[in-house]
Amino acid sequence: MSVNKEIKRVTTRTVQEMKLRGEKVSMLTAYDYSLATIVDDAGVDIILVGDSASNVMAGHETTLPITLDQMIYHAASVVRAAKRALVVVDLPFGSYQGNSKEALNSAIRIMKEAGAHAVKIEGGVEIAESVTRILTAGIPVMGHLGLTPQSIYKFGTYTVRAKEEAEAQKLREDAAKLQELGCFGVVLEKIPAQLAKEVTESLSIPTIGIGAGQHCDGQVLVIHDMLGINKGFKPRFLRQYASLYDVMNDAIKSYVSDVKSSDFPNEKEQY
Ligand SMILES: Nc1nc(=O)c2c([nH]1)NC[C@@H]1CN(c3ccc(C(=O)N[C@@H](CCC(=O)O)C(=O)O)cc3)CN21
Ligand SMILES: CC(C)C(=O)C(=O)O
Ligand SMILES: [Mg+2]
Repeated sequence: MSVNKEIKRVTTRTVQEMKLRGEKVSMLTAYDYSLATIVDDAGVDIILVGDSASNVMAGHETTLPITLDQMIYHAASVVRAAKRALVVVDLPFGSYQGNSKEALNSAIRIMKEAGAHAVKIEGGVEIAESVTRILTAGIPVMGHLGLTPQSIYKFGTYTVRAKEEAEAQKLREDAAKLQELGCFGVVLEKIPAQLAKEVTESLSIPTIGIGAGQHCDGQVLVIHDMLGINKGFKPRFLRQYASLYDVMNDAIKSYVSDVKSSDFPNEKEQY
């Protein structure tokens, strides 16, 4: 794995040990080399190359349009930047739902062509065969339950999931199944904090929450959301740590103004 002697690489085992120690796991998305460098350097444990790239990078309404080739392009860029973080890559919509062979082939392409360390896959018992097949090939798998954006057209909304007992019970069973199959962790998205607490306490693998409350073993956010680059998106679960939209907008306005006024470039900025 890591050949760098100064920086100790986070592994799937590391994050499982963190749960045992009671140390929270930090996870953020990144989709390109520059931002991934900043994220890695800041000490984030896991970088997720999320299919949210479909929204954030490509401007699509949903995560459905992004392709496996596009995910691999983003992932390869992130892997080149990540010296310490564990790099997990989403299997995009349409790259695994067909059958377990398709799922395995997609996971292998992500590992081989991008150099990723693990894959993440949305769903529970219904994808058990695919998860098993990927794990059997030696590829670590992270689960994703609750609000699963690739199924948005089945649900119709991005509201909180598993508020009803039947859906909560299905989620408990799905989480137990993913652990039993050998997943190294599971993302819990937009579910009641009490349910996330129960699931977290019942599992030995870490739960990483987004809109799933304070009891999860770790937290994940989309980097553009938490940096305030993505101005329109402000759900309740999001804490915005900067307002980079404004910072960048001001800088760009200054540049435009300096070009227009012939202030840029000056004598020192030319040859
Ligand atoms: N930029 C970005 N951030 C994300 O967190 C994210 C993506 N993209 N794309 C993929 C999924 C989709 N996710 C989402 C999408 C919407 C809400 C949401 O809560 N939206 C609104 C309306 C919810 C409702 O209909 O009640 C909100 O204000 O809460 C949450 C997570 C999380 N992921
Ligand atoms: C929101 C996180 C968990 C995700 O799956 C993504 O960024 O695609
Ligand atoms: Mg995703």
